[in-house]
Amino acid sequence: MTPRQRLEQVDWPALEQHLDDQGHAVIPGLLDAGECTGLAALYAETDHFRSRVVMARHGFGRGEYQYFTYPLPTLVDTLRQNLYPHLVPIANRWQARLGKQRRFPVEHRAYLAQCHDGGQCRPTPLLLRYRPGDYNCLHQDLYGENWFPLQVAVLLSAPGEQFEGGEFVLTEQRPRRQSRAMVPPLRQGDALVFAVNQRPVAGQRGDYRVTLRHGVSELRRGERYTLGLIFHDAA
Ligand SMILES: O=C(O)CCC(=O)C(=O)O
Ligand SMILES: [Fe+2]
Repeated sequence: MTPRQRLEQVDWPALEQHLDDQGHAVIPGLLDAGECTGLAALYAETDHFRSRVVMARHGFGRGEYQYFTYPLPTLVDTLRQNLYPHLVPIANRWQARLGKQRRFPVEHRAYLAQCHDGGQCRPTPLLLRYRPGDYNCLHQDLYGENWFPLQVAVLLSAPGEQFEGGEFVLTEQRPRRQSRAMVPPLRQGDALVFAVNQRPVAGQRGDYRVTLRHGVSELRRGERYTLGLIFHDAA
């Protein structure tokens, strides 16, 4: 099966329910081990990238990542284009519940045209690499005024085999309350869908907003790669 066919097999209503309840949801086995290894190997091929960020230099944590340049590698482009239409109805429903005006077009191409018209032209898909002692501070990937409310991260390395530690951590800040941390268990090839910034939660007096952040705990051993898929482009 191709990744595209696997996307058609996903139980989208169940995923949507989990996203509504928790602000994140896992697509198990979106990529096979060979596809993961192939993507991680791109890290060394600097021609694929527009820039490299050493996290410690910016106080973002420790470790590094690179943003892909256009044209994206075929698999990255396929995933970005084919995940998006499944997420649009959820994003638009959240926008309505959050009282926001913006609605997102059904095709990713049309959405990117909007980003580009607004001056957000730089590609945001990225590969991240962690080695022992590396970590990623809690953050949000907004990159401009126009941001799509959901993003996806695919774990490219095998936990327990290729690395230890390096857990994906999400926190959720509810108004006037303390933050809640979530650590979804992930295997190699699993894709995590999660809220970029805020999500609606049903309360006694209607919906309220909670704010999410994500990051990665310290890697204790080995090497860990992630593919990050952000649907808006960057200013
Ligand atoms: O390495 C990770 O799992 C986190 C990646 C990340 O921050 C992202 O995809 O936006
Ligand atoms: Fe991120």
